[in-house]
Amino acid sequence: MKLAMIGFGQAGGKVVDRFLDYDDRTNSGIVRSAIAVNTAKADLMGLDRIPQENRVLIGQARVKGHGVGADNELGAEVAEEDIDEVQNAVDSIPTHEVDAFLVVAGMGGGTGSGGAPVLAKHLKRIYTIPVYGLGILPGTDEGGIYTLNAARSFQTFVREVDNLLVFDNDSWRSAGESVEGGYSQINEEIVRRFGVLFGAGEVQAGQEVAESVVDSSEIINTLSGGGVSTVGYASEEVDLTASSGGLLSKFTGGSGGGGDDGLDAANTTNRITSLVRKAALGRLTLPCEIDGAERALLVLSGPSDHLNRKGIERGRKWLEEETGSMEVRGGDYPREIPEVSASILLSGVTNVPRIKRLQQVAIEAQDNMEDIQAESEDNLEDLVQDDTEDLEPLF
Ligand SMILES: Nc1nc2c(ncn2[C@@H]2O[C@H](COP(=O)(O)OP(=O)(O)OP(=O)(O)O)[C@@H](O)[C@H]2O)c(=O)[nH]1
Repeated sequence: MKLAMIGFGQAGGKVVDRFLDYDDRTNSGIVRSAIAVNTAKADLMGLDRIPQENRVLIGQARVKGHGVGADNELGAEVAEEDIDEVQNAVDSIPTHEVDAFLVVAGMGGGTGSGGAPVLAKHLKRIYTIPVYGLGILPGTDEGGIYTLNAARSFQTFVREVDNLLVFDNDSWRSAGESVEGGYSQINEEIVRRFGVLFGAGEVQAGQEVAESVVDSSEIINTLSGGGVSTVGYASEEVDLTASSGGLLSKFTGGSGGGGDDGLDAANTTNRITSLVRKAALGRLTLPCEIDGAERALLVLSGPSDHLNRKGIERGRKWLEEETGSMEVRGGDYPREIPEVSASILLSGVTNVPRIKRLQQVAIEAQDNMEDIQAESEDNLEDLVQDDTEDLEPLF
């Protein structure tokens, strides 16, 4: 499907930048337009791919291009005040060629966390196409203010978008990595997972048309009804040069070094079902219990002779049993790449312990901050006032 992507704040801008790069590399054609909005001039300058004229600096009167310093109430205020400047950039998007908006933001900071829900609300009021959010949760080690920001932004963002796709930095940061190095890998993971999903149905010239193609309307229907979504993904390398069915499997081939294991249809089906299980039960973009998900979409992608209808049907059935949902859609997305992958969009998930923990920590942080503020007012009063109250202020 074709998206108009708007990155709000630093993380949002960087992720949209990476989506443009992914689009070029994979010829997926999912980013019809890309815009970055920020209160920090330096962050906008640091982007690589988003065209200069689509980089919008807001809040200059208030913060002079220096960011809002993790104050998401200020982020929201500034977004509201300068929404016309953002709209000017949005005006350049040929919305008749776009299936949906995707507003991307890190939810722990100030600009994106506060501004993205404001923009989503504004877009929904003006346009009839769906407005989705891609919200990035901060790592648990980032501290109280980031957690509090994210918890408050989450509540607001979910309410203002047609569906909130969530990516949890916490489950993806590997130990020992530098923050920057870590983010570039994490961002790669984000664009790969959501890229395969949104790329389905977006057949480019010269590409094969799928036997049971995933259409953008199926993505939209899976996301309709609102709520929170998560994405699972699993892939396996295959050998493009091998004859049909000659799959070099990393996981089940056993030989490791390759060799044509002469797969037949049954093996292809089994491989697909095992990929579907791995995708659903492995690491999700937002960890949660998949039981109770309201809707799901299964996209199988890879060379067409490694995909089959039976595999998709089995995968779909299995997902129905696991989620208890009656709305599990599925289809394929043929791509001539040496990889078969299963991508699963689980929409309307509600059993998410990670969010409950985030809210608990946020409430604790909020209480602590109030205590500290009250205490510090008393302490300052003690410090300034001389003990015998002999001194008088000037005025
Ligand atoms: N996945 C990912 N997360 C990021 C990246 N940069 C920052 N984050 C996360 O996003 C949160 C918000 O950070 P920023 O996007 O830098 O904040 P901002 O919206 O620009 O707001 P201010 O800097 O407060 O004005 C952080 O707490 C991190 O969890 C990134 O490149 N990738």
